[in-house]
Formats: sequence, structure tokens, C-alpha cells
Amino acid sequence: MTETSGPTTVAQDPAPILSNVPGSFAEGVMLRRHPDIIATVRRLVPYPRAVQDALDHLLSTLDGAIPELPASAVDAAFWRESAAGYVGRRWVDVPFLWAESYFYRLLLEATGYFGEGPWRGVDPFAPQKLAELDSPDLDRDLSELDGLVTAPPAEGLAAALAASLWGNRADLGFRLSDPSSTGRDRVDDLIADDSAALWQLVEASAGPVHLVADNAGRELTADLVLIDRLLETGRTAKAVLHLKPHPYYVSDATTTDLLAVLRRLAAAPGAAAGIADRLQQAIAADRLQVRAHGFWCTPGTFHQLPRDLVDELSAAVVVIVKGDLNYRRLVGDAHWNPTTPFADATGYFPAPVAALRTLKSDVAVGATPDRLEHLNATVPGWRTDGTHAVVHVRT
Ligand SMILES: O=P(O)(O)OC[C@@]1(O)O[C@H](CO)[C@@H](O)[C@@H]1O
Repeated sequence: MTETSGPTTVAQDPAPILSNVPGSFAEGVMLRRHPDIIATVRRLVPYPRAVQDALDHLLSTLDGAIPELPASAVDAAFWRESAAGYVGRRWVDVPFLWAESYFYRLLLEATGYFGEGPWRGVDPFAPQKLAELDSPDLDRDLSELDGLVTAPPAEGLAAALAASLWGNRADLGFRLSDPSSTGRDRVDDLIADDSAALWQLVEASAGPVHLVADNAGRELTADLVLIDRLLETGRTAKAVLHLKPHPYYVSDATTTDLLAVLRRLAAAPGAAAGIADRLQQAIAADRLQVRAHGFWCTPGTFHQLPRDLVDELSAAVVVIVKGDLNYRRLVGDAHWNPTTPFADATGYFPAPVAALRTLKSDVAVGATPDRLEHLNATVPGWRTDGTHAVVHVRT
């Protein structure tokens, strides 16, 4: 983050967000959402008694002290170092971003995801992901793809970008059949829209576009439609899709989830099946490459990108970073002044970067002072209720 030398102007890094502020969004996640997630996993997956007990044990720690990951865990060494100074403290007193990430790691441990037994590799969130893929809402989204693929290229791209942006909002309606309308009714909800800069980047070079995915299901479907449009319109010759190597934050997309979306697209009528076919051919021809780097499931911010990822991302025309969690990791999960320019918060990133984010947590940068004042006065929950979004680009 920022540091300026000089006798009088030392820019301080903003303080990390903790969860111990009563009534805060972060507190609600730690004290209510995490217990709910455990309860939902127990309800939807018929785990044996030993796993239920392990989940109960995890639940029992949540209003108390952070436990250690067992020394037998595959990645115990990584987490021992990461958790140094945090184990034994209250969950709410350590950085929110770290605490959430560690919670999901402990949940996988409790379910035996990395163990030697029969539950190894079983995604505890699969029932929720599959339910979304089966939803009539997705049928409606897919039926609207016909309009998108026949639209003029720039309009189809704009519609795909809007769908990808709003893809993780709960009440999403795709509106793809009339691509030119996608921006109109949501324009008030867009706090920043640098999409013109994104199109300039991809038009200036056919080099690789990277997309760091967020959620499975409808959001990944929209991301894949965007990738199809970028490849099909010749805006890029190669795309790289970054997925999670294992389940994370309930709905984060893994390679298994990618295959599920491709199957769903292939089985749908109309343009959807054609998109699935093209994407499968693109994967087979290495024009669409899939990655699942371990770093994406760690609690670090992108300031800590490992060398191999820095090297690969450095060659990107643009890295499209999806969703709220990735945004927090991109700018730092901290108490930024919301008028801090996006470019200032992301200057360190090794490539041009575009963030497509609906706001679902307190972090905010890149708002104009006027917009900020208006939001604070009119929409108290704008930072966390998923009603607002940004398209930020740093070239
Ligand atoms: O990355 P996504 O899917 O857009 O959002 C994930 C997320 O909103 O869920 C958490 C609450 O459980 C937030 O802390 C986090 O940022």
C-alpha cells in the first residue's frame, strides 16, 4: 500500500477491518453468518456423526477463541505461520479478511475434505451450488442469450459485462435480450463506471485477458459468456480463467463448478449450447486456459501475490477481478477513505486491472466526494447491501 517519503507527508496504510465493532457488517458475518453456514452444511449434507461433532466443535469456538488447525493437516505449516499471533484470540479481534478465510479452512477440515476418508474432495457447499444451477432464474438467463450473441459485437460485449458485474447480486435479472438497455436501469446503482477504459485496453492488444473468478452458478455462467464474447469478437486471442483449487466462501467457483456450468449451458436450448461448444473447443485449443492456484484460497491480499502469479499476470492485457472478496484482497480489507482513487489503491498490481464488484462489505474506494455524500445521505446500507456496484479500471 502507500507510503510517501518526506518530512511532513507520510501516508499511513489504512487500518485493517476487524469484526469487533458492535453492529458492524463484519461482526454480523462472524457472529451470525458463520454459525448459519455451519447449520446449512449440516442440514444439506448427510455427514456421519464424527463430522457433525467436528462441525459442532467449530461452532462452539465462534464466540470464543480461535483454535489451531490440527498439525496433521496438509497445509498445517502454512497456516501455523499465517495464524501466528491470532490463535487463542477472539475471532472478532483479528483482521476480518483473515478470520473469514481461516473459518472456511477449518470448516473443510471438519468435513474431512482433505482427509483420507470417503468425504475427501466432497464439496460441502455443492447442494447450494447445484440448487442455483437448477433454478428457473438461470433458465430465464439462458433463454436471453440468443439476443446477446446476435447483437452487434460492442453491444453484446456491454451486455455480457453488465451480466458479469451484476452476476453475484441476489436479485439479478440478466436483461440480455435487449443488450442496449442493460446499462440504463442500473446506472444509478453504478458508483463508478470505467468500462470504456476496459474496452480500450482489450481493443489495443490481442494479448491475454485474465479473469479472476468469484462465484459458481449464475455468476460463473455470466463470466463464461463474457469470455466467449471476448474470444468470439476477436477482442482477445486468449483468455485465462482463475478458479479456486478447493471450496471457499460457500459459493466460490472451482473447476468442478466450471464443468457443471458447461454441462448446464450445453443442455440448454438456443445460443447457450453454442457458447458451451465454443468454450469447450477453446479449452481444448488452449485459447481458454484454466488455472487454480493455491494462493486464491489464502487470506493474503494481492500485495502478497506469489512470484509465479506475478509473472503470469504481468503479461495480461488486463486482469478482470470479480466480486467482493477479490476486491477486498485487491485494495486491502481496510478502512479506506472512499474517495481514495482506485489507481492509488492498486498501483502495486502487476498489470492493468479491472474490478467488477457489487458492494457487499464495508471497503470502498473510488467514489467522488459528491457521490459519497449523496450515498451516505440516501442509502445507509450502500456499502454492504449488494444494491450498488463499481466497474473500476486502472490502466
Ligand atoms: O466475493 P463475493 O461473493 O462477491 O462476496 C463475498 C462476501 O461478500 O461474503 C462475505 C460475507 O460472508 C463478505 O465478507 C465477502 O466479501
